[in-house]
Amino acid sequence: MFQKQAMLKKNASSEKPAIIVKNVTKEFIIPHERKTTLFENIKGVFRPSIYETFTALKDISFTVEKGESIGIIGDNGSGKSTLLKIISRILKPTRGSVEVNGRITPFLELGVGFQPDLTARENIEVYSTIMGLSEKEIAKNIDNVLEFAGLTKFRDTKLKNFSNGMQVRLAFATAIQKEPDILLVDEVLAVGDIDFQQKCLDVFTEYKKKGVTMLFVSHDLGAVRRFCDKTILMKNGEMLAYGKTGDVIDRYVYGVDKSEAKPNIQKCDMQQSDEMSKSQDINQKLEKKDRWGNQKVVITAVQLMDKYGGENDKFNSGDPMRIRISFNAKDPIDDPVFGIAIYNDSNILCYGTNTDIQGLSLGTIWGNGIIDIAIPSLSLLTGKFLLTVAAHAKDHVPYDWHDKKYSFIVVSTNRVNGILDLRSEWIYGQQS
Ligand SMILES: Nc1ncnc2c1ncn2[C@@H]1O[C@H](COP(=O)(O)OP(=O)(O)OP(=O)(O)O)[C@@H](O)[C@H]1O
Repeated sequence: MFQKQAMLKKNASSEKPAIIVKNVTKEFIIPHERKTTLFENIKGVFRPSIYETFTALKDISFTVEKGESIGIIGDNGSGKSTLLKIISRILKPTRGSVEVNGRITPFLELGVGFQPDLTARENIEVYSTIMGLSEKEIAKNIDNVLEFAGLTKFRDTKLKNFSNGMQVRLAFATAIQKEPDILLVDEVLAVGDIDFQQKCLDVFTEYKKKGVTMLFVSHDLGAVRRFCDKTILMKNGEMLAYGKTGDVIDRYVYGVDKSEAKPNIQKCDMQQSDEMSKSQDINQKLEKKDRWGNQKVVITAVQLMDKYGGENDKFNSGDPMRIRISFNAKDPIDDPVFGIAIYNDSNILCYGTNTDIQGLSLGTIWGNGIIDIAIPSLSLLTGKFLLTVAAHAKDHVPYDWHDKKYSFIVVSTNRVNGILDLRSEWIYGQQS
């Protein structure tokens, strides 16, 4: 078995690459005038139509070796699907070329080739025939395909009565009957429940072992990290990075280029703070919904810093995070307490602490200052989190309380469920 795999790898290295993409550019023509009525159409004959050219892919070049699993990540509209469509020849590039060496199975768009008026069983039969399966093979596979898709009960239901998710499951289960040389997959994991996702990942893992080349568009960075050897990062139609998956995901999450620096959305309302610090009335109270306190200490900025020291609002689970609180005390304040609390988006408190609880006494503060809280490993799972930052007196009288004013996103790579990533490990010992 191992010998066979070693042979496969050896052969793969001496063969031609599976995919060579050379200087591919894709432009779409977008008409600006919509002529819907007959009158508009007749009038339009005498007037030139207005078009705009939109460049969805800009001079993309890369090579995929046989047997490699490549992730393609990037924001919505960055060109990921267009790239897969060009590789699978659904779209033609405006410039550049694509060379594919091997039999390709594209799994890109919802139910392409499926007929809404045919039943699930009939669609499997038609699509499998197009794929080149014999009648005998189709008859043998049909129950397995329906079972894989979780649609056994719906074998005689017309496709038009299926939800989007059901259609994708059926299409995927049908497409994977025949092992391809190259599999292109666009976001299949997004449509299914956890069971279906696991089944897909099992298929991909099996394919990977067998040396199938895979290109895998996904917003599930965890799945990409677990599964892909290398990853392409797309942004506005350009290939920003192509390299080791971990490095490319870090680049996406943390945007290490200065040009990609995110706007500092975490700064608090400076105008409000300035007004308050200028205020003669030290006891002036803020009664805003998300901010209150007597302003003896004013929190002037809150910054979330990633492992590279840059400001960010997205973090990998398990990575370090540093929360920097800038403050101003117009008069000397004895023993202030600074605290933070993290909530998930269902308003569940995940973590709360303050300098007092952790035994840090700040003595007397006066003027401008900064205090950081360093979190060595952010043990949260995927989700959006809200952050409260507060300065208050030891007796809990609030100086400046910023209630869930800040937010950040955590991207997890583990498939465990819940809010927290406890990084657990199973240890199995058989009883004698
Ligand atoms: N047929 C088309 N005509 C005009 N513009 C198009 C066409 N297909 C795609 N685009 C545009 O090209 C850009 C890239 O689209 P594409 O679907 O490749 O992005 P994506 O990275 O896959 O996005 P998502 O993550 O949302 O699926 C988008 O701005 C999209 O609107």
